[in-house]
Amino acid sequence: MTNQQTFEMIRRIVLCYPVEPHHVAQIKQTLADCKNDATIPLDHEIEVVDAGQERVDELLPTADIFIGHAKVPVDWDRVLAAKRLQWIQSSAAGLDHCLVAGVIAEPGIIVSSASGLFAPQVAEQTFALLFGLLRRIGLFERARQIPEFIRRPTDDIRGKTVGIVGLGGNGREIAKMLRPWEVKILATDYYPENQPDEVDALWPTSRTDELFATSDIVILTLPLNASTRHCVSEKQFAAMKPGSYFVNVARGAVVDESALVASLASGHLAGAGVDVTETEPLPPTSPLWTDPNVLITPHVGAQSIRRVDDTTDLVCINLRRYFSGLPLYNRVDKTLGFPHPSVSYRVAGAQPTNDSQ
Ligand SMILES: NC(=O)C1=CN([C@@H]2O[C@H](COP(=O)(O)OP(=O)(O)OC[C@H]3O[C@@H](n4cnc5c(N)ncnc54)[C@H](O)[C@@H]3O)[C@@H](O)[C@H]2O)C=CC1
Ligand SMILES: O=C(O)C(=O)COP(=O)(O)O
Repeated sequence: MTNQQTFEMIRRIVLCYPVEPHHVAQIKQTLADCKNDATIPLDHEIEVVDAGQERVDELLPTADIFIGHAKVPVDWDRVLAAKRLQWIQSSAAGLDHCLVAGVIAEPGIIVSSASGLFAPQVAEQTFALLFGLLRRIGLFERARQIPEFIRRPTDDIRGKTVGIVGLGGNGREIAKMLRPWEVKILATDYYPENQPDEVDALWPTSRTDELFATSDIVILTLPLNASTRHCVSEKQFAAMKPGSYFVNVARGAVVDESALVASLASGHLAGAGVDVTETEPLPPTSPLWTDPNVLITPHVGAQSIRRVDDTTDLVCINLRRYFSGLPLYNRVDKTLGFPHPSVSYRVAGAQPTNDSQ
């Protein structure tokens, strides 16, 4: 089938991320620009429907292109049976919400992600958790309730070895921000060939256990998929140095949470900072709530005032590339579950805002 024939079948785009009317207008304008561009074989109007979380399950089977992150259960069998969907542009970096077996197996559906798009804010979140652990902010905050506002030992970051598991968009940004802090930075990644200046060593994934054993601080920034689910468990925590720290800004289910709880309870780990947990929100019965050496945030790593604008910019760039027959940014290798670094998209440097404007 030619591109023209494929595009002929694209009649409806369904959105499910927190867009405002001006974002929808930006997407419609991009489609109009493509239609008016004589070099792009798109000759008809395409409907853009903002389903929101309320209507995503109902409307996804009517989508030729889906752009978003469905956080409610979606009946993917119904979507696949409709045989319309050709492209999923995830508004999340993580693809655990849409890379179901049927989508992976269907060659007619391409998937692109928001990998790396939220790296600046995820790195800030990682720093907030990490410094909170080292300087015992959780413990001192709890003193309000006891009350017992006394000095306790704190820890330094200087001189520590930090291990980053997954050196994609987020991992690289975290390494860049850590670089000036007089730390040694190790990382593992599926693609260990291109070591950036920020890290002291980049190892293949086969050396991740060694990274756990060598680091004083381990930060998780790898995707959740069939091969990484519970890949951090009792063995990895036991291998960590006594008194080390653990931060997870990836996905809760990459970690066997009961093993994390046990390692903290035994005093082997000095602390853990988790933006993500196996079940979200974290159930009230979880021992993580009462551990003074744990900092928990409710999956806010990607939050930023710029997030929806940045996401819509990527969406529009990729829409234009799609209809121009160019390779998409962040196109995912569906069998691996993440994009190759050569197609990665990086958000332009954040510009300072001027409140008076
Ligand atoms: N806390 C939050 O709000 C956020 C969480 N995330 C999570 O973080 C993950 C990473 O996000 P990005 O850096 O944007 O994605 P990315 O796709 O740019 O990077 C992922 C990296 O992990 C590497 N990788 C894959 N499997 C691995 C393994 N077994 N061991 C070591 N490395 C491995 C890949 O080669 C890739 O370089 C996402 O998949 C998502 O689940 C992403 C954004 C926000
Ligand atoms: O981009 C990701 O993978 C995130 O974790 C952000 O998730 P969210 O869309 O904010 O629930």
